[in-house]
Amino acid sequence: MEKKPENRGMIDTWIDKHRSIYSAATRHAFVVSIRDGSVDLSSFRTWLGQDYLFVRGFVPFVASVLIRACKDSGESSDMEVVLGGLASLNDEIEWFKREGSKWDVDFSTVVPQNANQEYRRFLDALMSSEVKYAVIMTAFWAIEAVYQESFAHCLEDGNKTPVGLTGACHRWGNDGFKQYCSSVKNIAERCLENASGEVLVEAEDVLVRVLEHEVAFWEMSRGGQ
Ligand SMILES: Cc1ncc(CNC=O)c(N)n1
Repeated sequence: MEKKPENRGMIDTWIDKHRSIYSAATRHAFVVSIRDGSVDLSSFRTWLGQDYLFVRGFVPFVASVLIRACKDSGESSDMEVVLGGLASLNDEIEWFKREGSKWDVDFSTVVPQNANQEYRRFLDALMSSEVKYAVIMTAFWAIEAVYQESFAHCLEDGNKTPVGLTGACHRWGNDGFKQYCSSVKNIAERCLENASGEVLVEAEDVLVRVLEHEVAFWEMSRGGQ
């Protein structure tokens, strides 16, 4: 029997189509500098402070994804996947606090930069009940996948990642987080398979906008602080 061609799914098709922005988000100069050991400490401290604020704002977004997974998904395992993500944000906030003291970053004085505020506003808009579940799941996957891909790169063979920064890389670059991203991707793909043309257009747009926000987010580290 002839084998059916591998069904690649919408997300992989879109990643191919938008490869340059995807690479810009997952192989940003800041991430590459962590991997090759040339990272400067003030960039890392800036990123740490900004990301701590981002993650605090990401919690209500993930909570809203959780509610949608309970109400709109029709698949009981979706809730468990998102709940796992929310639970790990609890550990993550504690991790940030430890890193903050380690690197002498006082989060209470960190002011959110424009890129951070714009990303937060984008997430707030996605929390509207008007936004379709398939679109939310696509955005959620992209947000998590950029960090997974970026930090896993810093742990790949041949890295010269400074020991002090391997904690950050393991947080998002570990296999468990990779598995979790893959579960979120499967949820998104399942929803996209049944989505209307209009929803597909919206999901592709949201995917590209997440990637743009992620690039702008990494860019903040250039300024140092
Ligand atoms: C800007 C940004 N994007 C994605 C993540 C990863 N998700 C949760 O931690 C993150 N921490 N920060």
